[in-house]
Amino acid sequence: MSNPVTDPRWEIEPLIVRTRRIDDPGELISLLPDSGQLAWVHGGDGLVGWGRAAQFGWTGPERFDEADRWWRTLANRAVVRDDIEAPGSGLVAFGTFTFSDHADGSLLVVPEVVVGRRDGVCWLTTIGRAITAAPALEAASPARAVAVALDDDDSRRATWRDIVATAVDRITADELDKVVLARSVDAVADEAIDVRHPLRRLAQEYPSCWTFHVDGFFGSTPEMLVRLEGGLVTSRVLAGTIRRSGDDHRDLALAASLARSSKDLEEHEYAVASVADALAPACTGMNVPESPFVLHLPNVMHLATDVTGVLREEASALSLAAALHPSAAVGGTPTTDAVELIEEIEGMDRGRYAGPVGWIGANGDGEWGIGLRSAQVLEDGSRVRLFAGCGIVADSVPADELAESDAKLVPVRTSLES
Ligand SMILES: C=C(O[C@H]1C=CC=C(C(=O)O)[C@@H]1O)C(=O)O
Repeated sequence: MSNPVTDPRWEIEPLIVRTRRIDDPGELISLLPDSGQLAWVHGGDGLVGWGRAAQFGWTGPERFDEADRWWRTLANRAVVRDDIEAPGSGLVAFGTFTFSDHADGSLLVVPEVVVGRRDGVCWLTTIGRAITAAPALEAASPARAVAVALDDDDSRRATWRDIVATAVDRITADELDKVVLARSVDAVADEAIDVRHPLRRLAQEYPSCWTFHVDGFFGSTPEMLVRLEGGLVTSRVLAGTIRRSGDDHRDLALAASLARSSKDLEEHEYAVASVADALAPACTGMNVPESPFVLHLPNVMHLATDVTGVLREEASALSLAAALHPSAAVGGTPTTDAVELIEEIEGMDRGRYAGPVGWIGANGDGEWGIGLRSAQVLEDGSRVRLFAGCGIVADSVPADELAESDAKLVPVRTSLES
């Protein structure tokens, strides 16, 4: 993980921001240069950025509040001319936050250039200390695929099964109701990985997910922790998973069995309750559907619930993400007991995995997904750490959870292949 850059210039010189409408530039990810890439893409729409107009990093339990304050100060001082006025036009920052209060790596990055697309409208934003000319946009040099080998041996897999068995024992002993346990697998290459290659594949193969990249942390998450747009709050809650078979007919039967599985429904209910409880104080008129739908992804299917609400008072997408994190889709129930158990038995640093990742606009609107189906580029860029986790309840079977984690590793693992 690179060290956050602390740039004190933002305190004295306001940012000058200019958004212009542009012709459709084609696939957003293909515009990214070979370093400093920032991405948040969904179904071909979204934002990509590069360069650093400002950047700041935080550690500790106050990291969200401090980031929110920094952002508000920066946004209030910025001089913005925006011809588009759409979510994601004007001043934006991309961000990533660690799962744990104690880990380093939470970061907001304000790019120098942002290219966005939404519903056929495309724009280019430049951000700097002075008025800057719009750069010419062209597809950058093609992303290179490099050969990678996975470092996932049998003894590590057996250890993780034992950790899951320990969690099941602790749940059966009534210490808690649910805990989400994760594992990591390293992919090693002979040379530095060009992150644009996996990003492009992820965006193409998982268009219903949010494909992201901030500071070496990348992936394609199906789970929207919170979106705030014009006072409307949305959260897509996922928990409860079944692997796809590759056969459409059989997958329909599997979807039906997932929708009836008491183990998965229990896991899901905890996750929905944690989101609804965290949003309730900030919202009026919340809608929490009584039963989930089945979300079909190319590798797995999930139980899914879209929670919506109307914001009661002024709040930013980031402050809502702070209130929601960690939801029971990545922590557990009760939250404090689950996070303590994760720290006690999981045996790894999650880093930014399962933390909020996304973007925020000058008015506080934005989108924060949960950093799932994700990986962190490490060291010299030739090692990538992939993460996957599973919700554990009393009926969980360790071998099944290991197989489920394998299925959740598939998107990033295959995106690294040539
Ligand atoms: C923790 C992960 O997934 C969460 C989201 C959807 C379904 C989940 C599950 O069924 O266990 C997890 O709660 C992960 O992908 O690493």
